[in-house]
Amino acid sequence: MPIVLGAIADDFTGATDLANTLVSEGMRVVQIIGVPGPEETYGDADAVVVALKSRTAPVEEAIADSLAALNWLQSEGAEQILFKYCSTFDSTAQGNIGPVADALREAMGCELALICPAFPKNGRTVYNGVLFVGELPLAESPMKDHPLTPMRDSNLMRLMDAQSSGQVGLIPAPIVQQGAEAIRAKIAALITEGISYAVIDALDESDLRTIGKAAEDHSLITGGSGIALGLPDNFRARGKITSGRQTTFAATEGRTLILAGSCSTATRAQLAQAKEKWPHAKVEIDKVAAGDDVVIELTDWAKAQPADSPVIIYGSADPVEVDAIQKRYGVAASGQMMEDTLSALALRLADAGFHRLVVAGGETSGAVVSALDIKMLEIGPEIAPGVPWTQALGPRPLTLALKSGNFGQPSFFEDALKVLP
Ligand SMILES: Nc1ncnc2c1ncn2[C@@H]1O[C@H](COP(=O)(O)OP(=O)(O)OP(=O)(O)O)[C@@H](O)[C@H]1O
Ligand SMILES: O=C(O)[C@@H](O)C(=O)CO
Repeated sequence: MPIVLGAIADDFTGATDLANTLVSEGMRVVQIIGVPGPEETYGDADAVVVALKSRTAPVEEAIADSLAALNWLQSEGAEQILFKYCSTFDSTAQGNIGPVADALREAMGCELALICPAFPKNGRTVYNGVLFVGELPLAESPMKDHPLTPMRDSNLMRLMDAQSSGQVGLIPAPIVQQGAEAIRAKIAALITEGISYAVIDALDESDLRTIGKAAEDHSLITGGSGIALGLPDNFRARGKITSGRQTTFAATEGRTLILAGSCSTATRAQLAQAKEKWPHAKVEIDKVAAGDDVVIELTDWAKAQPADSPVIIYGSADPVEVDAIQKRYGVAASGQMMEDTLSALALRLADAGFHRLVVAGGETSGAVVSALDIKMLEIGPEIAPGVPWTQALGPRPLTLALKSGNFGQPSFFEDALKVLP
């Protein structure tokens, strides 16, 4: 059976977030890591989410990978393509959201694409084109201090205007609240004005479902996982999907390792709580930079901890410490050193029997999953909005939770273990 929906996610935690939403809405979903090869097989999924590491990659690489993913998804029958980026629109000053959206739009001959990162369950809403994180505009939220993609503007129209080659318009909340027909009429009007991106307001899940309905015939949609809420119903109404939520999930036996490279406020609060309970060790970048064998040292340390306790290894630091580190080694090099160290630890400790991994941070998850050579993930039970457990399909049996930096309550790590069968 061909797939009906194909998604291209710009990071790995974002991909599991989206896959989780689609599964919750009754689709059979497989997440594939990296651009699939021509012979890739994935069972009888309704949707495939291709997880790329294109959020912070050089822009040409982000475009090339996204177009390759598009080609593959279309060759598998995808009728609709969703470009998934972060609910906090994480991007550098030059992109990559705008350039990738331009390339996808052009390749698909699509006149207008919606822009909607809203994820109300996690406090992300869009009003008058401004992205809010809880009560704060994006640029006043902790996202202003992100190590790789500090967000210093909250206005999605301005952000998209700066990053993309198309003209940007707005579909404001009062139109969204009038329903799908009003949205379609506004989109038609924007197209006649030569607009190619429409930022669309969304304050709650009901708005997102209305937007999903209005976008039924859009070949390309862009946004956070919230924009996907209404899409499965469109396919269901046309008799193209029939299943309910997948119920089987066989978690792997083994020790539990928590690896955190996210420096978000949420992750740091979660670490603070978990560190009170379980053994923990920090990766010191200065030691990595000095050439100390931090990986061997921490592998031995983790193996020596009580076998029945989860073990925490983290690099996460507060903005002041991150700033000082970045001044010493550079932004990219500091991030790379941390990702290399955490992913090397994941590999060694997986070989040593740590078969349940909780990884905090999108870039960090990308590095870890790539180092473990995982090609495909099946989606399991939800731990928190946007974060499911997943099972690696393939020769290395591993159960993983890839946590977006900003997601989860302070008790997240304990919550994760409680949810596992
Ligand atoms: N102490 C540190 N100093 C400098 N950089 C660090 C430090 N600890 C982690 N990093 C880097 O910060 C980046 C954090 O990005 P990551 O995507 O993993 O987390 P996040 O942005 O909070 O999560 P998400 O993308 O899911 O929102 C990574 O590149 C990581 O290696
Ligand atoms: O949309 C989000 O916030 C997340 O899925 C994400 O992309 C984090 O990297």
